[in-house]
Amino acid sequence: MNQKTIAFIGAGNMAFAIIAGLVKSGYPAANIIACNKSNQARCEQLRQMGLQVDLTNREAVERADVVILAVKPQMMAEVCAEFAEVDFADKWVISVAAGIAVARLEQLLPSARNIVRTMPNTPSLIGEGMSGLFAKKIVEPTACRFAEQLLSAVGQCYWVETESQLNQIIAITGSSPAYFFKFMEAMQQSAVKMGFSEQDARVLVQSVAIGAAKMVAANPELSLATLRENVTSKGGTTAQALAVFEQHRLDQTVDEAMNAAIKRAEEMEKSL
Ligand SMILES: NC(=O)C1=CN([C@@H]2O[C@H](COP(=O)(O)OP(=O)(O)OC[C@H]3O[C@@H](n4cnc5c(N)ncnc54)[C@H](O)[C@@H]3O)[C@@H](O)[C@H]2O)C=CC1
Ligand SMILES: O=C(O)[C@@H]1CCC=N1
Repeated sequence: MNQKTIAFIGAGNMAFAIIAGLVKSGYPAANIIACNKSNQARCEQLRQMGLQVDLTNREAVERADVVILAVKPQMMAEVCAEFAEVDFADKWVISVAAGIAVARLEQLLPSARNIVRTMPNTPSLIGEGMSGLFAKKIVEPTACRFAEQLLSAVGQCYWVETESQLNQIIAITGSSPAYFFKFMEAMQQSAVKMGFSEQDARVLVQSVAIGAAKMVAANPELSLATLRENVTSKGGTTAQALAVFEQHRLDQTVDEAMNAAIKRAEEMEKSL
């Protein structure tokens, strides 16, 4: 796997998380090319890590065995137009873009035969990623294995059977780190209102988030409901807090939020 030259087209938040995780896992930085128009500071950071950062998108793609499309979905058509004369027949394409269907990528890169669509997440940066993967049946198994190895270097992988499930994965694992950050932000703000410093509030909130997540992972035999109940003394403080969530229909809010993410992914698939 380490012998392949990988070109990242776009090296923003998501691609950087994968690149940093890959390099940390031992992938030779010299075999990774990153193209990140308009963000020179990031290019410099990647150069310091040993990546090649001075090629144009087209040069990078021509040299690469594996092309990772990691620009914003709205940029995808414009970026792929630069590759109109590149033969993708022997290259593997991995897209991380939300809302760009394989059929659309096939239109944009007509010579590409092996396209794997993925949905990683930013915890990949620290090796704690969770990525969904989808490929049509015609894609070479070696290309699928490569995509899986690549994303396994930065976390866990989950293959979906149908492409529409990848939009559900966006809601469940792609966008969702932001849900947890939002929840922690709200807790931090509340602690600050009580008089704690922002820094102390952050330390308190993040330690409980880490502790709670580790308890979930360490106790697979316990349901999430049981873990919650174990904190909730009858007539006590937690019950009062949870009652407020219940009153504001937290479960329904979360469900609506996740479905809104899916709906947006579907809209993007139709419009981009
Ligand atoms: N941020 C996240 O948590 C996740 C993002 N994604 C997907 O990853 C893709 C990138 O998202 P982010 O990294 O968040 O965005 P970003 O804005 O941080 O990164 C995009 C990068 O592309 C570069 N760029 C723009 N035009 C370019 C061009 N013509 N050629 C080369 N590079 C160019 C920009 O300089 C920027 O650094 C999107 O398609 C998104 O759907 C997928 C999963 C999670
Ligand atoms: O917000 C987005 O559209 C991207 C995809 C999942 C996370 N970030």
